[in-house]
Amino acid sequence: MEETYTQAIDIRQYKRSGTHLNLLVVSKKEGLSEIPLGEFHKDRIFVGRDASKCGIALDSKIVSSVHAKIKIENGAIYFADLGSTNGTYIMRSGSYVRMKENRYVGPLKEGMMFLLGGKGKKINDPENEAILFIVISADNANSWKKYPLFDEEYVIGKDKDCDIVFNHPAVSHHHARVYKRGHQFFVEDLNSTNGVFVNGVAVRGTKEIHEKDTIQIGLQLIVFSCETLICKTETEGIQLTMCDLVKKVDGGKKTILSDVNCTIESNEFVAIVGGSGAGKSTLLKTLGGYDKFYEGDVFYNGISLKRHYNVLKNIIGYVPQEDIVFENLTLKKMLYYTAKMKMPDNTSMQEIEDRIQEVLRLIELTEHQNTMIKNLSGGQKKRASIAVELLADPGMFFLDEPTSGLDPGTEQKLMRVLNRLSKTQGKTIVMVTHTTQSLDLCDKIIFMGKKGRLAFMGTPEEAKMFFGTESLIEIYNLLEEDTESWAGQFDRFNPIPEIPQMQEESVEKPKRKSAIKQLFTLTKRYGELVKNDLPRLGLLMIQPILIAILIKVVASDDVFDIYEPTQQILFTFSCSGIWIGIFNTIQEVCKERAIVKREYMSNLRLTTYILSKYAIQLLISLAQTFIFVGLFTVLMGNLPSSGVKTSCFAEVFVTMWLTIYSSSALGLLVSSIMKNGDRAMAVSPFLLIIQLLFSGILFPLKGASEIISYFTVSRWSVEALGNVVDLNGLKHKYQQIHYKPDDMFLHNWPHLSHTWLILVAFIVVLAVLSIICLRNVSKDR
Ligand SMILES: Nc1ncnc2c1ncn2[C@@H]1O[C@H](COP(=O)(O)OP(=O)(O)OP(=O)(O)O)[C@@H](O)[C@H]1O
Repeated sequence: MEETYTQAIDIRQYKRSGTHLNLLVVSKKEGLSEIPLGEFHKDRIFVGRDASKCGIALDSKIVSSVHAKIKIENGAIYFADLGSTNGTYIMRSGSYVRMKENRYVGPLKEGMMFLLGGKGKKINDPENEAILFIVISADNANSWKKYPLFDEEYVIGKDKDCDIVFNHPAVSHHHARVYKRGHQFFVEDLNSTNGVFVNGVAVRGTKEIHEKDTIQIGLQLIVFSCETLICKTETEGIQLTMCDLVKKVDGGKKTILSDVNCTIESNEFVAIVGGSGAGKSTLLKTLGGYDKFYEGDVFYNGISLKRHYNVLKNIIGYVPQEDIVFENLTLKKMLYYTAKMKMPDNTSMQEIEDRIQEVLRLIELTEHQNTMIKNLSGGQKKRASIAVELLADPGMFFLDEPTSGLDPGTEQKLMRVLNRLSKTQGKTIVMVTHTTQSLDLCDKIIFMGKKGRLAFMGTPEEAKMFFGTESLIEIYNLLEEDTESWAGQFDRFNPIPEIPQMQEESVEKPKRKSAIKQLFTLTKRYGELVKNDLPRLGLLMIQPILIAILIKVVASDDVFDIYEPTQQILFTFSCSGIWIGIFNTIQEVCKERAIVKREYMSNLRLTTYILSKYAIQLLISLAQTFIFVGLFTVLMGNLPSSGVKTSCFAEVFVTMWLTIYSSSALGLLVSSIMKNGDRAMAVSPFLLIIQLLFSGILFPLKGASEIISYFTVSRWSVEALGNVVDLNGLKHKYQQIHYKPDDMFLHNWPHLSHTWLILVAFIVVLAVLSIICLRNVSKDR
């Protein structure tokens, strides 16, 4: 910081770079004025009270005579406090944080804010007021609007009839109102979905606002100053601040994130790199709210992720390592169902179609929209997963190794797409990657070292300078050798300790989308997935056909006349139904667990998800029962003419349907617990053996075995079937022996309805247990 006031002027480089930034100076005394930095034709501009020394002179006693300096270097602009008496504050995550003396901050970007003189000091005294600088783009100055609040009030929202319109999914139709009463100013949350924040603190109802407060609505930051609301009308990205992030595992013995502190500016495209096991994915999961068990906090434009996850999740896009698309849907259908899930309930079909087409265009997959996802290439599937997350237009976008498994050309193409999204779509993008080839497309790189230590953050060029090497690959080796000393050096170099002020607790419950509509969408989606997987659907329907034929082959002619063969057939019926049901569902949840997790972290209700499975399985099990019982009846010639109350066919049908459906419910429970299909399949023989052992046919049920049998489907299924065909009323094979009627098979309506009710209760209880167990999906690694 030794430069003199007469430093040589070299604006050519700055002009060449195309960086055109203006300063919007906000002063209560002077009003709002714009300073075009490009017209100074200097590469050092001093800021202060003394007009003879400073290019930008400010009329406030709280500002030092030479307070701060602007430096233009290599086309980038930096800002530093020059040891001023009252300090310079930078807006960090909704709060003003004091800058260190003589430390440059930059490169400056549109939307950055600096307060000269300190917040809270004599705010109402015009002679001593702090002056606010907002960095705005000279190329796009009209995108900043000023709304004077003299006698006006402004309704802010997405609807066209609002006074200030922010067209973003995170903004409600009528989101907030700002108004003046007497000499005071207030902001009111109009029952918005995602809330209103003043200086990073959630507003409940109405809150008074003061000079230079910030109001956050969706992704938009509004500054209140000079009785005016100042905001950018276009959507801005999110600034992300990490504060003292620590993650320990194995009962606190192992640290996998160590004191991570840094800030990612809005609209930056940032790569997290480092050796294997350095904690890259752990950091990404923490930043995206995917992992909630950590110390420290993450702030999105000043809003705490820990406290306000339910609000912030609507502006987070997260693409995990696994693809989060269904193989058996076309790309367009996949996007359609996701849009139905994520976009507001009152979004029209045309709006959904427009958004889908826009997203397809952004990720360059328009021509593949009608292709089944299973037929897309690896790179296209990755982009399809990105498209799914882009639908809700998230301001913050996380990707875990999106380039893994891609060839260098496809990888570079994807990196270009991401770079463009961050610059043209107002998104802040953070990704974990192992690639080193396309890192130059990133604005910044975060290098993680051993034990989750942040060793460096900066541009690719700065990284090479910091580590003293031309090769980014070499940095991996340097970190492997000595993470600690690099991390220590970086901590000293890191310009500002970015710790937002503590904010009050708040546990707001965001309004969720209609459960009925979600159930309808999920059921339609699941139905389409089943319909599109014809080989599997065929297998599900062929099973009852084959089993019915095989049972007919082994059935003797005296079935339904003689006790023993009838009992064997009924037992076989029950076991077949149980197997058919379990097979229907045992992989249905675990095979899509990565998608369930992602959707659950967003806005999926597990109840509607499980009920959608139940709805489609109801139809499948009805069809299977019809095939099974119908075909068996035809092959046998007939069933006994009467059941307990109606026809034997009808009652066998209901019993078999309840058997298959409750077994499907059992399969769904196992599928909700297991993390992958192989493990679930490995459990299925065990489930079946329990059913065989405790059905009451192979072994008599006494004591403990009887109690266990109460919890099996087979016992109630066999009991109901024996009841329907009046097993006790049939002749025995060996008539000389006296047989006592079995209480299990009493042939009467109360008994039959009782067993049916128990099977129905099974279905309900298994649904509840599935929902409870599936909650663990949020803890999946
Ligand atoms: N829940 C956990 N329990 C125990 N160890 C864990 C847990 N989660 C992560 N780890 C360990 O923490 C370290 C960091 O894991 P992480 O997946 O973040 O690494 P990474 O940098 O993404 O690695 P890679 O590049 O190989 O994917 C690893 O050693 C991993 O084994």
